[in-house]
Amino acid sequence: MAQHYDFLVLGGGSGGLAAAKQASAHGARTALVEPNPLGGTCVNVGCVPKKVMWNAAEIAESLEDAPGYGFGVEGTSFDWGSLRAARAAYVERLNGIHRRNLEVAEVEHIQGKGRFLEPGKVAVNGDTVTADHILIATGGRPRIPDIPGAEHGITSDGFFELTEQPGRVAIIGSGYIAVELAGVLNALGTEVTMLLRREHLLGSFDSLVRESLMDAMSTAGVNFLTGVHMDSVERTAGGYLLSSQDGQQSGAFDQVIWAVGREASTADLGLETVGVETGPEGIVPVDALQNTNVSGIYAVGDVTGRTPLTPVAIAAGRRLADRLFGGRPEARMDYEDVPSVVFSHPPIGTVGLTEEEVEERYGQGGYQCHTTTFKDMYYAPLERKVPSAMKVLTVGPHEKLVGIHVIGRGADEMIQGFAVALKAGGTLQDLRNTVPIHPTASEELVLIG
Ligand SMILES: Cc1cc2nc3c(=O)[nH]c(=O)nc-3n(C[C@H](O)[C@H](O)[C@H](O)COP(=O)(O)OP(=O)(O)OC[C@H]3O[C@@H](n4cnc5c(N)ncnc54)[C@H](O)[C@@H]3O)c2cc1C
Ligand SMILES: NC(=O)c1ccc[n+]([C@@H]2O[C@H](COP(=O)([O-])OP(=O)(O)OC[C@H]3O[C@@H](n4cnc5c(N)ncnc54)[C@H](O)[C@@H]3O)[C@@H](O)[C@H]2O)c1
Repeated sequence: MAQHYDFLVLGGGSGGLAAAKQASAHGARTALVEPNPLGGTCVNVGCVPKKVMWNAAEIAESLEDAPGYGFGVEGTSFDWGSLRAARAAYVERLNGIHRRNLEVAEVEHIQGKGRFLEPGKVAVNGDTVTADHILIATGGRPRIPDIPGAEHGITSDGFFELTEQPGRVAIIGSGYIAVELAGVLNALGTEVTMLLRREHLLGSFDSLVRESLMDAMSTAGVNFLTGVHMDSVERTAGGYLLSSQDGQQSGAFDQVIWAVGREASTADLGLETVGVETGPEGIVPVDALQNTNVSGIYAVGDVTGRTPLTPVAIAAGRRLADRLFGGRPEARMDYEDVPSVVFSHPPIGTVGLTEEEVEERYGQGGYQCHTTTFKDMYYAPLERKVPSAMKVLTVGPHEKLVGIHVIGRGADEMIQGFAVALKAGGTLQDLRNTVPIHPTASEELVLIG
């Protein structure tokens, strides 16, 4: 006989785990289907191992800066293999923690891949599982372009599998993953070339942080090739050669990394058999309450294509469980003003609208823009100087905060608090009414304008 649940979750990543635990806490009989170690992209091949690598890159930069602060650090070495092992051990610990947390939450973990048979019915490992409510939280995977020789390249997944540090790397793409991996590799001593289709990085970000990042990365030694439309990748004795559509060649490289976006993991889910619609890159479109077009089937997280960040997947999963089982029919994820950090070198923190978006919404002259650039005090005794830049966008007579964009040392830890101010409807005057903390980079943001 088929196992029956109130709630069945497909996918044990950020969104699925959060939804399942919350539903169970509300008393719903819940099962979660996941074939791989628990934690999904974030834990296994995303935020977590990436942040470990970013920390390592920060240490490499600190070692470079140490003599300026009087330290003798000649002869330090770096062992990619031991960092990889330490990182893998941490990820495994997290996999175990997620496993135990599911047990404590009394969520049944079914190890396997789920596939819809009909509405309310899913096949896993040849068995049938039925449920009143089914959540699609199957996330995404890296996209690989369809060009000759593309298979010679790796993706962010392959980056985390590298057993040796590559000497020369080409990274194709200009989004979050491209700039994060480029920054890490460059700081650790790899020769990095970024190939961009257009002229700039991070297309959807505010121009101030976009341009500042490109300047900083160039100064730090990253090579940029712009206006490149890739045509093919060829393996030669000396390494990989990249050709673009206009006949230019670049190389040779030891590794080619595709960082050209992600697609939803929906291809093998049997969505067509139950009539769930999919959109571009296989995403599952949802309404404001995470409903798909089929009653009783929902989706959260990267698979929906909406703000693909871990905390967003978690919040959407919890709100959905609150709505279905927690007696809160109005509970929904608020996708407005989601803060995020790009762990680039230097890092970027951002919340709210970009200047381009503010101008489009409020018109030229319909908003105020306050900017500042400065050299963080950290660089005072050093030859190396990495400028910081900040922009605060406000609207209306009371200068309500609508966008805050920061690049520079500390931006990653600074933006969360300022996001609270923006989300709470704060104004420029609220920033000014706050006594600055000295000497910090954050104080520049309350003194801006
Ligand atoms: C390199 C990288 C760095 C990132 N860094 C950050 C960061 O710093 N901060 C941040 O907020 N976000 C970051 N992200 C994004 C973040 O990882 C995702 O937004 C988040 O993991 C999405 O969670 P999810 O639950 O939607 O999907 P996922 O975490 O991808 O989980 C989906 C799960 O579904 C499983 N699955 C797939 N098909 C099936 C099936 N048929 N049946 C059952 N299970 C299935 C998969 O195995 C997977 O475990 C990063 C992503 C990458 C790739
Ligand atoms: N720090 C973080 O929070 C963090 C880090 C990594 C990823 N993420 C999340 O994961 C998502 C996916 O990251 P991503 O970097 O894969 O996607 P992305 O959407 O940020 O960037 C993809 C980039 O690839 C470019 N591109 C697309 N096709 C191309 C082609 N054929 N040739 C050259 N360039 C091409 C696009 O112009 C775009 O800039 C992000 O949107 C983000 O939400 C977050």
